[in-house]
Amino acid sequence: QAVARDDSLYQSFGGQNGLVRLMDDFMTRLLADARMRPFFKDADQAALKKQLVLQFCEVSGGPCRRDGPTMKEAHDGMDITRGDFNALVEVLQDSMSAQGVPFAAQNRLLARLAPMHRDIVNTP
Ligand code: HEM
Repeated sequence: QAVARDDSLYQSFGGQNGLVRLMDDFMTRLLADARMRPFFKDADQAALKKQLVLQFCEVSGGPCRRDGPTMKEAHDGMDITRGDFNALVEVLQDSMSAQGVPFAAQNRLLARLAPMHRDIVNTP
């Protein structure tokens, strides 16, 4: 029996095409931000964007499942502070606004991402 899922948040992000555009914009902004560039400049950016599209699709209630390392595993090799985490969220907010994601939808998504700081922030 099919289970109805609430994908209204996913739809607010413009579905798959919207998420691909968002991550293109987000990666450009991360690389242009002096605080974030050191973390992302040597990453496989295409692969990372793909994982982020999958993750945001899943987290927003869309029809995707990200597999791969846990958030803790994925960020273990980097020294990430609470300040770094907040800076990334700030860049993400700029990106969502630039892509026309409604403010309420931005906040619904951020509320689902925020608890991940426990697994990602690993440096005082
Ligand atoms: C809510 C916040 C965050 C989310 C949802 C998130 C999500 C992800 C995901 C899904 C991946 C890909 C994992 C994989 O499949 O290998 C990833 C990798 C990565 N993340 Fe995060 N992340 C967050 C915060 C941060 C922060 C604060 C930093 C650094 C300031 C960071 C730096 C990176 C880097 C550099 C990679 C790529 C590592 C590599 O493969 O070279 N992330 N992140």
